[in-house]
Amino acid sequence: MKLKSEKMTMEAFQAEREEVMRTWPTGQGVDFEDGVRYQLALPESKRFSSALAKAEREGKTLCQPRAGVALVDEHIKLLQFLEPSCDLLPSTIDAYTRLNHYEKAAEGVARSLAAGTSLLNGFPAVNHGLAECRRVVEALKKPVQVRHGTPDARLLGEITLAAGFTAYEGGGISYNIPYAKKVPLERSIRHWQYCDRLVGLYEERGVRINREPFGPLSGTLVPPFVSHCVAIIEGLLALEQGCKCITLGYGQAGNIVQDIAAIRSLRELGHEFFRAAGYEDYALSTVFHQWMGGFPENEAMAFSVIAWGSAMAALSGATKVIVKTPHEASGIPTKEANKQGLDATTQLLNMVREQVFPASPVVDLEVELIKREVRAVMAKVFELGNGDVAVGAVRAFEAGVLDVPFAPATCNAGKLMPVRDNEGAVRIFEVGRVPLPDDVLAYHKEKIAERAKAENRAPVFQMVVDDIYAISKSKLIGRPR
Ligand SMILES: CC[C@H]1O[C@@H](n2cnc3c(N)ncnc32)[C@H](O)[C@@H]1O
Repeated sequence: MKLKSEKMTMEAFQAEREEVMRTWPTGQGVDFEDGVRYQLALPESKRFSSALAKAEREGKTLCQPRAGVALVDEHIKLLQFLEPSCDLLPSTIDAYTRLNHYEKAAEGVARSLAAGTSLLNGFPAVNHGLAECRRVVEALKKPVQVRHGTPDARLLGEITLAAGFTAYEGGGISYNIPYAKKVPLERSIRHWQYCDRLVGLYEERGVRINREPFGPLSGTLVPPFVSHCVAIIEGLLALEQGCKCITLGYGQAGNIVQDIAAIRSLRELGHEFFRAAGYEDYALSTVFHQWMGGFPENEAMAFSVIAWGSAMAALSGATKVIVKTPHEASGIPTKEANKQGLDATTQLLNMVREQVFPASPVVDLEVELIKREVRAVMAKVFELGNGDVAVGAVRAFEAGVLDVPFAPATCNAGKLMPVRDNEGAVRIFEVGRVPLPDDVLAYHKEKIAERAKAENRAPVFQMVVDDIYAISKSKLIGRPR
C-alpha cells in the first residue's frame, strides 16, 4: 500500500496539481498565488474560521442551511434570500460534480438554462469556474462553505478556495463510505491528503480555511463512537497536512442524554487524540446535524423534528447546527421552505441558548461509555497501521474494525447492526468485528433487553427496521404496532 500518513512534499503536491488542473478546462484559470491574494483581501466577516472562533468564545450555536442550485444567478439569489436567516452559508454541490462527471453537469446546466429552473441537485462549481464562483462570494456578506460528497474533491477544492470559499467539508473516509460504492478507500484518502495539503498551503500564507469532516456518515442509527472515530481520524489527517481549523461533526440520533454526551465526548476526544499526536496549535469546534434519517412528510411534524434538533444542538453546546427543511421528505427544498427551517431553528436556539443542561450522572456515564468505545477502536486502528493512521483506517475497514451501519461502500463490512434501546438511545444489536470491550457489549445487550421486555418481543432485526422508519412515522422508537 503506497498510502502513508505524512505531509505531502511540495514536489509531490505540485506534480499532482498539474494533473488535477487538467481534468477540466476551468482548472486552467486557477493560480494559487492569485487565490492567496484574493483570500487575504476578504473581510474578516467572510471568514468561516473567524465566525467559528467567535461562536466558541461566546458559547453560541451558529446555524447553517444546505443550499445549491444549477445556475449562478439563481444560486446567488437563493443564498441572498437565506443569508439574513442564518449565520453561515453553504454551497451544496450537485451529484454529478461529486462524481467528477463534469460533462453531465454541463448538460445539466444547459438543460436548466433551457428550462429556466434548476435541474441539478446542487451548484456545479467546477463547471462554472473561478470567476463565476467569485461572483457568488462577492454577492454575499457572510462566510460560504463548500458542502458536497466527493471522493475526489481536488479540482473542486482548487477552484472554490481560490474563489474565496472559506470552509471545505468532507474527508477521504466520510465522503467515500456513505457516498460511494466502489471507490477504494486508499484512493479517496490520498485525494483528501491533497485537499488538506492545499488548505495547509493557504494556512502557511495566512489564510485560515475551516475543514469539517462529514460527521453523520450514513445518517442512519450510527452509534456515536463510530462517527467519532471517523471524524477524529480525518481531523488527524487534516492536521498532518497543515490544516489548523477543524470542525468535528455528529448526526443527531434522538435520545437527549446520548446526543448531549455525543457532542461533549466528541470535543474532548478530539483534543485527546490531537494532543496525543503532538498537535497544540489548532482551533477545534463541533457541528450537530439535525436528524439525518427519514423525515415525516407532514410539514408540521417535520418542523418538530427540526425544532428538536435545534434544541439539542444548543443544549449539547455544539458550535454549529446544520439545518433541515420541511421539504426533507420530498427532496430539494424551495428557498421559502429552506428559510422556514432556519427560522424554526433560530427560534429554538434563542429560547434555549441561556439554558444549560444540568450536570447529570447519566450523561457522564454515556460520555465515559463513548470514550471507552472510541479508545478501543482507535487503539486497533493504530495497531493495524503500525502507528500510521491512514493505513490503519484502510485496514480497519477491511477487518470490519471500523464499520458504518447502512453504508453503501463495498469496502465497508456492514456487520455492525445498531438498534434503539427503550429510551431511544442507539445501542449495538450485532457488533460484527468491532473490538468493543466485553463489559461495554454487555451493557448494550442489557439496554436492548429492557426494550425487548417492554415490547414483549425478543431482540430481533425487525426492531432495527422499525427504528429506521420510526421518525418518519412520527415516533422515535420503532415500537411494534
Ligand atoms: C446530506 C443530505 C442532506 O442534504 C440536503 N440537500 C442535498 N442537496 C441539497 C440542496 N441542493 N439544497 C438543499 N438541501 C440539500 C438533503 O435534503 C439532505 O437533508
